[in-house]
Amino acid sequence: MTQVAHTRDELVAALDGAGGEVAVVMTMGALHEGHGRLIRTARQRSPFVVVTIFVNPLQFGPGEDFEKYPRTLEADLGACRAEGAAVVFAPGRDDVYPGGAPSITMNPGPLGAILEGASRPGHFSGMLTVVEKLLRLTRADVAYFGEKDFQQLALIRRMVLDLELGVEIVGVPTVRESDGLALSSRNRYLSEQERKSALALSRALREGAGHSDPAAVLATAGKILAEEPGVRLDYLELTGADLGDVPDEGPARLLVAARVGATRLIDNVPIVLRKEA
Ligand SMILES: Nc1ncnc2c1ncn2[C@@H]1O[C@H](COP(=O)(O)OP(=O)(O)OP(=O)(O)O)[C@@H](O)[C@H]1O
Ligand SMILES: CC(C)(CO)[C@@H](O)C(=O)[O-]
Ligand code: BAL
Repeated sequence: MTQVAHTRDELVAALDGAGGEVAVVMTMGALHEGHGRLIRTARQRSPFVVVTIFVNPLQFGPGEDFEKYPRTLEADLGACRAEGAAVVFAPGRDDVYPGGAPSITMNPGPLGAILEGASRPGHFSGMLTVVEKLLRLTRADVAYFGEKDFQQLALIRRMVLDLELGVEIVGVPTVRESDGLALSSRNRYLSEQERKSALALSRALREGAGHSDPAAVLATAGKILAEEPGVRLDYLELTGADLGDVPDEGPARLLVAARVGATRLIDNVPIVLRKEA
């Protein structure tokens, strides 16, 4: 049976039921199959899975979609029950930030300043602040995050390493629609026409990743994005697999962020670079 905790006290009581390892899947709700995959991956290893549902105000900038972010708690609880979560922690703002808006927050460092960090100032500081808090409140032994938010996953790994948080972080590959669109709660903002335009992101990454020379990767992906009038590109970048410098050969990452109408979407794929023979 899934227990639902809205307060810290209710969470403490629910965690009493954990006999062994506690696995955590953190979300902002509006659950979809990407979240489902995270919960199922966690369940394969740990019988006690805690799902957190909290739209964290600290990671939204002014003018972003905090107010309109989809809140679908009843449906989300149904999904968590169906997936066999032991606990759903869906706290209010005061339960996460009892002292009000925190004046001491995480500094994401240089890795937090590029890509998403450059486009969304303050986002990663707010994200890491809540992730650290939720790891602690849920007494997580292991936590699962999606590769769809690849830079977020890298920063969480780095925070756990640097602050010696003693939690295992597991990355889960991106779940896509059959036509390639990466599942995202924000996809529900898209009109039918915008959804068609949004397909250019995954197509650009897929076709770009078909090349092994960096210039060809970027030219191919860039052309597809430029030819789709419904897409306003924020960035298209090739990096090392750890988001550092592009290697001469070996594993790398191709990442994109773009606006489709008023909706900002991100996506990324792994890629292998090879030197020309
Ligand atoms: N398509 C996906 N495949 C795998 N994991 C995903 C996918 N979408 C989201 N996740 C993961 O689910 C967790 C919670 O993410 P979140 O609730 O923000 O969902 P989201 O769909 O990314 O929402 P948004 O549209 O706001 O970006 C994160 O670890 C995120 O990386
Ligand atoms: C990790 C997270 C739940 C923190 O609010 C959020 O950034 C998300 O849903 O990816
Ligand atoms: N899925 C990442 C959380 C955010 O966009 O705020």
